[in-house]
Amino acid sequence: MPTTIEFTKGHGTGNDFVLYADPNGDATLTPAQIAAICDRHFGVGADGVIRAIRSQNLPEGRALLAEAPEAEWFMDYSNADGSVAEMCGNGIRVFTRFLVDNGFATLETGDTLAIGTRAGVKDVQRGVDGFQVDLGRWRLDRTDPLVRVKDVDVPRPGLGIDVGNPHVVVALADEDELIGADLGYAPQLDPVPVEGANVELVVAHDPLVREGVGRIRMRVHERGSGETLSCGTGVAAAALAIRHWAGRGAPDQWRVDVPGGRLGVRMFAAEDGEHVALSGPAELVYTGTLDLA
Ligand SMILES: N[C@@H](CCC[C@H](N)C(=O)O)C(=O)O
Repeated sequence: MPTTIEFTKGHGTGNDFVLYADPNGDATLTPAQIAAICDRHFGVGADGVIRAIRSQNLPEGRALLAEAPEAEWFMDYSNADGSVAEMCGNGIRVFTRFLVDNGFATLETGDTLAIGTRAGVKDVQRGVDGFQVDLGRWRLDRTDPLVRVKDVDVPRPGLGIDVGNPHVVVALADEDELIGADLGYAPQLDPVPVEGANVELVVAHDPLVREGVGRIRMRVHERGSGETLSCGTGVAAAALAIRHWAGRGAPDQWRVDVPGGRLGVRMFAAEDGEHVALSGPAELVYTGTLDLA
């Protein structure tokens, strides 16, 4: 284990990450080290840590390589509390930027980069204002808990949606309710999902659809990280939930405004069922050296 690590700070719509390259898997951080790095007062400060490791050097990655040998790199994602998550929609775009800018991978316009994750292999392409990622097949998770949010007066029904990681989406009445919700406290879910869940609060714009694009606002409380300025998989889940509630005729293209910016979501038919794709910016902000001692 090295005593120092070169890291890069990056973000996608304000969802921020500490990234480091560990191609051979020599620098596995403990959950306590990850939590210390993510601490906003005593550490670098981030919503999560992303390790770039060659898929062949991680058991989960080796399992993917059998079916997708092109997935050379694996996004090893941890939340701010040190827990491991299956997927991160903002993280995978920032991870792609990190790989490309550091010469670990190339990605020309129109090409696809396959990246290993704990939710399977995800295909990333360059987009208009950053990158777009095919999050793959999604599914309704029928547990649908009742959600109690601090400063939202009555509990609301949530819709469980799995986009590789678990989400519960809650529709609020209006902007005032969205702004007034206190996400400094974790929303209480009943029943409590076994694996936990990211919780998205959403409101529709008026009108909901303009020029064929659905428009919503969202805030999020992330499993393992608390309230964040954005959550890519959460944005996809929110658009899927609103389309589900809106019913027949609702669009397959969505624009989602989060406190940290704007992301795009698109649902499309693929050979194995309907997929959901996410697009948006990915920025690298600065580099530094972590002293693990
Ligand atoms: N911010 C991410 C999601 C990160 C993982 C999440 N907190 C979980 O535990 O599932 C995103 O952009 O998708």
